[in-house]
Amino acid sequence: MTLLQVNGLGVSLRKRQVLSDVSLNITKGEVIGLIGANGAGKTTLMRAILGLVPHDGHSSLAALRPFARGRAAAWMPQTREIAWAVTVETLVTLGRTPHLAAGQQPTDADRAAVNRAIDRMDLGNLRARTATRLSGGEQARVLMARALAQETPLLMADEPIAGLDPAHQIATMECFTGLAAEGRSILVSLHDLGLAARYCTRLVVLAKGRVAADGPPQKVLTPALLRDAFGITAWFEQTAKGPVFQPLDIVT
Ligand SMILES: Nc1ncnc2c1ncn2[C@@H]1O[C@H](COP(=O)(O)OP(=O)(O)OP(=O)(O)O)[C@@H](O)[C@H]1O
Repeated sequence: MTLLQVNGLGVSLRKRQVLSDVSLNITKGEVIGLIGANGAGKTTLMRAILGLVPHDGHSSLAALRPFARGRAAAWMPQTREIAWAVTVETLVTLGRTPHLAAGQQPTDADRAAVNRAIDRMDLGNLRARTATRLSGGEQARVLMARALAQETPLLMADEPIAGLDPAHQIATMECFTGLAAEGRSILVSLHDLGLAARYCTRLVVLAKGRVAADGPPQKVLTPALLRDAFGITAWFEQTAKGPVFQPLDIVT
């Protein structure tokens, strides 16, 4: 089952072509790492897919009406501003908004979804705290939980593990694996290629606004791709403890 179809997507910002001819299909049960150097176009691609940036070409999500889009995909943006001094639980409950009619109070099913999201992001001991008074990493987990509470077929997250401690980075990636096992899919931008190699079923590499590679990590993270798209060399082996990827040197 296709959760997202993108064909020939292009974006110009201030008359500069930032994305060109991006095509991408996402089906059920995938953890897709969107990777690429700074400025490659990852954020712009996800925003265009969601219809938040004017674009050429087609995105099946952007084509939906806003209410339907909120039930089809959840979005955790890179910017992590929390504007309101509300509790963690209240903020996570906002993730249920696309499932509620205007003025409708959350039902037991909504509260259960909120509890699942709070558990998945290990926020049980923070649920009554004021979200604006949490650390940066804690706030990131709260915003991730809000997106998880939406319980959409597709979850899109822009660098959700940046700033998390190692245990919570691993837990978040394991959470994505668990969601994929339930038939949901995740499109996640990442700079940590080690975690991308271990947890993503598929990597989409952007370079200069184009898809430079798309496939399983072991097929994508070749020496040539790492040189051309990232300007690095790396050590990448399948080990008894799973795939291990370590960036080594800058290629000049
Ligand atoms: N509002 C804007 N106006 C003009 N150019 C922009 C705007 N936003 C982003 N860009 C440019 O578009 C390109 C892609 O930016 P984007 O934020 O999508 O990259 P990214 O791959 O997400 O980078 P990073 O890894 O640093 O977050 C960059 O060259 C950036 O300078």
